[in-house]
Amino acid sequence: MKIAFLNPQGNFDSLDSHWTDHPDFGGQLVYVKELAIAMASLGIDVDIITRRIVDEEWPEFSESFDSYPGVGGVRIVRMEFGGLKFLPKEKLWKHLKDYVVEIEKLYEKEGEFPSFVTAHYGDGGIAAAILNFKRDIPFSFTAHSLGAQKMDKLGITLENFHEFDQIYNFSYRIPAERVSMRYSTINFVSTRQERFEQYSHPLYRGWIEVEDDSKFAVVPPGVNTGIFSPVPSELDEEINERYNYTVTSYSTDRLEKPVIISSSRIDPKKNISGLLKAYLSDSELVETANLLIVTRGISNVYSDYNVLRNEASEVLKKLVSLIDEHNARNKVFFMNISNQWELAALYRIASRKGGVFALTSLYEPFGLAPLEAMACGLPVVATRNGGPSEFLKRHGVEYGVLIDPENTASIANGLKRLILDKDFNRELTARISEYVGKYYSWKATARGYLEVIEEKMKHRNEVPEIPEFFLTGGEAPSLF
Ligand SMILES: O=c1ccn([C@@H]2O[C@H](COP(=O)(O)OP(=O)(O)O[C@H]3O[C@H](CO)[C@@H](O)[C@H](O)[C@H]3O)[C@@H](O)[C@H]2O)c(=O)[nH]1
Ligand SMILES: O=P(O)(O)OC[C@H]1O[C@](O)(CO)[C@@H](O)[C@@H]1O
Repeated sequence: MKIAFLNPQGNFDSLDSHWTDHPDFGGQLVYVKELAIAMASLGIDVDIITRRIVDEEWPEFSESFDSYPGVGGVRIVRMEFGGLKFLPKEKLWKHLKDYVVEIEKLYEKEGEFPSFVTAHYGDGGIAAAILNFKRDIPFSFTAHSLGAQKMDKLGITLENFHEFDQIYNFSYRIPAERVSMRYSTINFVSTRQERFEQYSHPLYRGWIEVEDDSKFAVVPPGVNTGIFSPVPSELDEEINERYNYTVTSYSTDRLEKPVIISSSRIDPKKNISGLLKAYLSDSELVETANLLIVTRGISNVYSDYNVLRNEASEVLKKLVSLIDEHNARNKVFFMNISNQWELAALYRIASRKGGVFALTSLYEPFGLAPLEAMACGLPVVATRNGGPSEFLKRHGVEYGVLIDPENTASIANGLKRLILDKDFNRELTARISEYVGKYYSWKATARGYLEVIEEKMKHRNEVPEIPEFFLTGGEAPSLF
């Protein structure tokens, strides 16, 4: 059986290039890659269909076809639409009709269409709905992140909507999500909380009924425990030396202190400034622990934070000015980590120092990073808004510390609980890796998808009504 994954944004290549150094290259790509590989290991023929880019700034994505070395059954297919230069996900909406035309051409030429499509994010979803409308191929929808929560967290109101819409194109994104969730045969969610809190947002009312069990399947993502493991790798020594060099080049007396790691994408909604404020607000924390912010793609933030693309450099500028306000350049360190193997080594080093992983997102749909840190034996302090509230507490057992990301004291106290209470830190460290391995594997995710897909393929959903502007590439009417 052939299944196509529609993921027009970001891109995919054997080196996982740009992961987290751009907002469109993050957890969703990890999820799509790992799920596709796991499905292929179960005998499915998988196409990951994305976009061909011929752009000197983005050299990795110019071939129409690509693959992962040593992985059978997964083909990366890059379609030409919206020109050949890189476009951020916010600029793809008008071109998705052409993405679908190119997909049809490919499969017509090859003589076989996929039996099923999994659609990712609102752009993959509307493209799958158009393909379903034209070719009657059933599809599932995995939101990864819904625009309504982003609008809430950005504080968008009727008054300022137009200003934000110029940047984020919610007038395309919300209708795309509405069509995706209504006409998909199933909406895959990572947690029950995603179904009942994210999909029940008033902006989706009338488009999806969250009480309708036939429209939802809770299938948790996995963790690649081949990468994220408590067992040291040959990289640990190099990363430890890089960590020591980083710390000692800022300050002499802090090498052996526990370290708080933040490794999310440098994105406003990750609220890294909330973590920084909480750390700097508490003299006990500042005295007993280091704060390390992982930045992919730049070596020294204090001198070249402008090199990061778009909103990431804005976030870094704000972090640097906050650090300078507190004269804390000898306490807050930045480190360039370029792939998940290095990230796993850093997590193990932090764990050996009695450190913690911190995620203070205002809203985290799921949160692969905290689970990966736990898989390496690094205990987690994470936002209670979203996925972590389900996987840091299970059947009344604590697997980490939940905090209110909008409350500085809550973050500081959560960090201190794990940094200062060494017994609690050690007790968690001893069991979190096994917990992740037991409940979160990509093969289990793939089995969860396939079980539902086999069932749903027997049925046909109603023919989707596609908003005209998606079929013509015209202007979307304003949402408000
Ligand atoms: O230097 C780095 C830092 C991070 N990562 C990876 O980036 C991913 C980050 O994923 P996640 O922590 O889930 O955050 P997002 O990038 O925001 O992912 C979006 O999509 C994910 C999958 O649906 C959801 O879990 C998130 O909640 C949603 O915000 C992880 O796999 C990390 O291993 C790297 O590869 N290199
Ligand atoms: O911040 P947004 O627009 O909700 O999107 C979340 C982004 O993070 C990602 O994980 C990047 O891969 C995707 O889900 C998406 O591009």
